[in-house]
Amino acid sequence: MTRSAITTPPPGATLPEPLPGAPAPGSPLGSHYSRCFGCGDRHPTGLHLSAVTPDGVTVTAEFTVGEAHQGAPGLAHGGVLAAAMDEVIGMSVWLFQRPYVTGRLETDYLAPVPVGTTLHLRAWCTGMSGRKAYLEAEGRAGAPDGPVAVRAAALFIEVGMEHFAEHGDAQAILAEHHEYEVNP
Ligand SMILES: CCCCCCCC(=O)SCCNC(=O)CCNC(=O)[C@H](O)C(C)(C)COP(=O)(O)OP(=O)(O)OC[C@H]1O[C@@H](n2cnc3c(N)ncnc32)[C@H](O)[C@@H]1OP(=O)(O)O
Repeated sequence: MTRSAITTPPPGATLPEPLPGAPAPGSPLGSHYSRCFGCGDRHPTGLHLSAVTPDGVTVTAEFTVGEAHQGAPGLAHGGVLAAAMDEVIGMSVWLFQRPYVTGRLETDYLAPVPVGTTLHLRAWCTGMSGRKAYLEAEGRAGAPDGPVAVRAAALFIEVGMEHFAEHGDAQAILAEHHEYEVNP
């Protein structure tokens, strides 16, 4: 991955450990929001990522490129592939049990991805430092050990839940996540 200095962990960054309450290895990770473009089952044309965590700190997921995801005829749109990278990385920071948002996402496109291809995605953390989490992801075409078609490196920034209440739709958060106190 040709990551930049911004997405490279600084000296002293630490690697995450599985947290108490982490999903059991292999168990499916639910959607964080039913209308999310990446993982929501109520999004009509979204990516509908289905994901699991093998170990409580990394995530694997599958995304099948559909008609709604085209850029050039018959090929996945690059922005859609970047969204898949963002989502699988976002699912992996969800395991840290603190809210994060994408600050920076860098993407390498290594091969065109035809409609109908199932991308096997994987995301992992390369370091944590203060509010910053450094992560990478890859998408392999056709099989978990297929050729790498897309790679990404990202910087995610920890925020408070008020970030989503202040800038987003607090009622929708409350409707789907009763465990969060968004208006303390
Ligand atoms: C609930 C489930 C959520 C799932 C999310 C899925 C992933 C997503 O798609 S999130 C949506 C896309 N992302 C966004 O909308 C984020 C928009 N940006 C923001 O809200 C703000 O810029 C935010 C929160 C990232 C940072 O703002 P703020 O909290 O004021 O912190 P700020 O002081 O600016 O930055 C903190 C540190 O991060 C660094 N930083 C922040 N953004 C960047 C960036 N883009 N590039 C490099 N460094 C950055 C700052 O330089 C600073 O570093 P240091 O502490 O060393 O000085």
